[in-house]
Amino acid sequence: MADLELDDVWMSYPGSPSVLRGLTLRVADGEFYAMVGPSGSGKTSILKVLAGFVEPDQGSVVLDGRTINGVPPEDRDLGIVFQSYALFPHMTVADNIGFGLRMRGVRGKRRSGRTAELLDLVGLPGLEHRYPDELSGGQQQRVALARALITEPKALLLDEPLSALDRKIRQDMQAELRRIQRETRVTAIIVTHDQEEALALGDRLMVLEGGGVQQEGSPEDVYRRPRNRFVATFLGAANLFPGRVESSEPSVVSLGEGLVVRGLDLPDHAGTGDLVEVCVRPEHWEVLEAAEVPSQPTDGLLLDARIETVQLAGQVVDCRTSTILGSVAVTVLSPQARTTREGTSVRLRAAPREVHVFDHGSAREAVGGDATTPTVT
Ligand SMILES: Nc1ncnc2c1ncn2[C@@H]1O[C@H](COP(=O)(O)OP(=O)(O)OP(=O)(O)O)[C@@H](O)[C@H]1O
Repeated sequence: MADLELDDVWMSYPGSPSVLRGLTLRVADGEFYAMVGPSGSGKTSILKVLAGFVEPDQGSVVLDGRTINGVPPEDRDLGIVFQSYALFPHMTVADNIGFGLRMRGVRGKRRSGRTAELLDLVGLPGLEHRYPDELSGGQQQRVALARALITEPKALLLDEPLSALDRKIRQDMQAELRRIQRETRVTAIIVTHDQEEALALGDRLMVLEGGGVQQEGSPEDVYRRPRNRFVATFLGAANLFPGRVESSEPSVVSLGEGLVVRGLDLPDHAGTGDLVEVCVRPEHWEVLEAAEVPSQPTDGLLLDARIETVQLAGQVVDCRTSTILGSVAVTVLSPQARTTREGTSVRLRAAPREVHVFDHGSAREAVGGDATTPTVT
């Protein structure tokens, strides 16, 4: 087990512009680190640089304090699991799992004993004599995981390991991955385009776009305090309103139509007169009866709304409302949905900590859709 670093890494494929542009990444020993981003954002390229399949044009790859640029993949001591399980079809489960030890000349009881331990770890005892085509997708991925772990690699690189699985199996496997990583305490980096997976698995996560880091932090922090429009809309849904800074100390942001919001954290360097975007996640609205008037003046955002549509989505109810600022998405937990009937008037309130202010156009090019249409991903 070890920590893994990329330091100011630039990388381009032959004849193409740089895919990674000055990327710095530090994954601590025993950490589960998730990288999430849209297709083409450079996630797999980062894994390729770490694994040694591609050399950076500039910058260092550091494993356990040692620079490993130029070290061939087989000498890096990293376990790799891909989306396609890449098991050897003509070998049994036990032989697939034990392959890495066989290559190292480990034989007999030592190899079979360790194989049995790994079968146990990934929850497949009794299936050692099966062949890959006699296993489900989830079971095959467990074998791939055991095969990657048997040599006790310094770190595990997981490239979309669950994306070929059905939703339910995938959720079970996420829990299994997390358990196995906790038990083995192996440093792990997972690449996924699935936001929920990254939020569920990572101790820390990085949101990547265009080969650059949009935000890094704990899942809780990145979700609750998105730094820009791209992160807000990529990791969940967001209502976005154009605004203008009326005053920075104390902060007052105008949303037009005479609506002002006080007490918000402004982006660094935002000054009076600057255009900004104001963001509230649909589930962060509090829905009050129309007649409920909070004691004035109130911090945060207060908005009169009429509920236009109500849609049950399992544990939550998604509402579309019309307000002076246009259409606004609101999500409430199903048992609390009594006030949310179509045609009723309500008052929406978002506390200051749930209202985020972005520089106008922050990472705008990365996201489609109009400002008040939640991007549900
Ligand atoms: N072998 C290659 N040669 C040239 N360009 C490549 C090669 N592999 C990837 N690219 C380009 O590099 C960029 C980043 O690709 P990468 O596969 O790292 O993205 P990704 O985020 O993993 O995407 P996905 O989620 O679709 O796998 C893309 O523009 C892609 O077209």
